[in-house]
Amino acid sequence: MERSPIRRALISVYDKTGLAELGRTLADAGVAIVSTGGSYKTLADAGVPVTEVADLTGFPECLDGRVKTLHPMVHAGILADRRKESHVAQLADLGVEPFDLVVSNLYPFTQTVASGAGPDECVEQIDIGGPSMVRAAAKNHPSVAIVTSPAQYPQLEEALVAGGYTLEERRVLAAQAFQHTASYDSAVASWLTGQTAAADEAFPAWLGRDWDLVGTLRYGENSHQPAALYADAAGATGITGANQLHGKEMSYNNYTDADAAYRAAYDFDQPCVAIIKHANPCGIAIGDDIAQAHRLAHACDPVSAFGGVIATNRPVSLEMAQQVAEIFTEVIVAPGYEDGALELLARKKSIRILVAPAYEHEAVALRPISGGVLAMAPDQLDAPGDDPASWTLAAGEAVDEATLADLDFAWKACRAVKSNAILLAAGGASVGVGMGQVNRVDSCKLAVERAGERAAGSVAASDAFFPFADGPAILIEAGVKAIVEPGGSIRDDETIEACRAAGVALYFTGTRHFFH
Ligand SMILES: NC(=O)c1ncn([C@@H]2O[C@H](COP(=O)(O)O)[C@@H](O)[C@H]2O)c1NC=O
Repeated sequence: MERSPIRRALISVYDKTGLAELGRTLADAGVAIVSTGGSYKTLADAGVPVTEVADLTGFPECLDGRVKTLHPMVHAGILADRRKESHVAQLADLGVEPFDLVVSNLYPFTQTVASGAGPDECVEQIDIGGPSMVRAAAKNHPSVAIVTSPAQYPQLEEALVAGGYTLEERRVLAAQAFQHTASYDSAVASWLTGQTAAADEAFPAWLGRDWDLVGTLRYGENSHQPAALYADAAGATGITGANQLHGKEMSYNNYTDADAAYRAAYDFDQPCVAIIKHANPCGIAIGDDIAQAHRLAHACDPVSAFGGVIATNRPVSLEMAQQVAEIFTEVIVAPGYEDGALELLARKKSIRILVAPAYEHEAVALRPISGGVLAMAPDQLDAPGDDPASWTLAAGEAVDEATLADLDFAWKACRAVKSNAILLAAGGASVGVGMGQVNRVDSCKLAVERAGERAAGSVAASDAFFPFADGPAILIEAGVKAIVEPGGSIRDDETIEACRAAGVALYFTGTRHFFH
């Protein structure tokens, strides 16, 4: 492919990493360099021959740098389409020399906002001349190459040796440049939208999000579905930003299950382990330590835990690692691994071992639907109704402390279960989970069946109210001693009466935890 020689470059960079070295390489290759104040100084101090942009424009940089490169001597030089004789002729008439290369990176707007700077300072860091040059050069990529990051300097140096960039390379650079300015403008627009929103406005008039490709995945939910992972361009956090220490490549389903497990484990302050299959817990438990929590979570449903995804909210201890090593596990995600735990787990070739910082709920949870996206506040810790002290005893005698603690656990744990959710618990651990059924009776049947003998003396949580007393009847029949649910059905009386008659304590939380 044909390469276009680089004879003249415009350099205007905020981030001066590698600038002096790049300048020397360009100058050694015979490239004439024009540069703005600070960049000029870095280059000149390094002994690189360079012309200051003010000498080119005949106009001083002014207004605290708000106007430096915004001048026809600069922009005509960038924007002339050199495939057109008329453009080349006009440049000659106007005495403008064309640029073959623009190197520019922008004022650190997002970093300034993140630093807590005041509005005036943030506004001052909205780069105007930089994006103008970048966009101009990117538009004119048939004639000009645009470089927007020091990470692209090695490629630039290779291109210089090879005799310039190819058109194809310039097109890729142009796409990257427009991604860069779009992302930059999105950050500015989001910030300004937030600044102008009314104090009580929970949802902004405009949502700007941009995503960078992390990589393609082997396939999506099924092998015929191509798939990829993107990270928030503002920085990869959560499972997306987790560090994989060992094991096979993460699959699409591994990511969704690891995310569900991670969220569930961090719903508790105590050491907690969640074991997830197909986005639902097949076991979740808290314990005095993480190994105990794992034993309890695994015991809930050992059959389903085979090939599961495990998350913890504490570093994995050697004891827990020894337990996990006995069980076929797809993924384990934890905030860390104690001495020897990682080595032990890594003896299994296939297990994917991830380390991720503490789970942080997004301020707004987004879910795409056809033609749009739903936004809501996440169902976080400290939701109303989470504190057992706020519950209403609707039937039976008030329970003892240990039973109340189990109800508390069951209530929090059931929000990790897809609706309709019924979760039976005992001793800080799920013992039977009925999930994802389209009626609550079937969820009760499933939970009781999974719990088997352990249903007797356990407690039950229901993510939403019982519309009829048929579900509670199944729980009572199985020997459940206390139930927590939101209440609020027009037939609450029937459930209350069933519990009262059976001597089962019934608590109402007043809040539900649907999860789809
Ligand atoms: N206003 C302008 O004409 C202008 N032209 C270039 N800049 C920016 O000035 C910075 C480089 O300035 P210096 O070389 O003086 O350190 C770059 O981030 C570049 O994007 C400008 N500044 C902001 O808008």
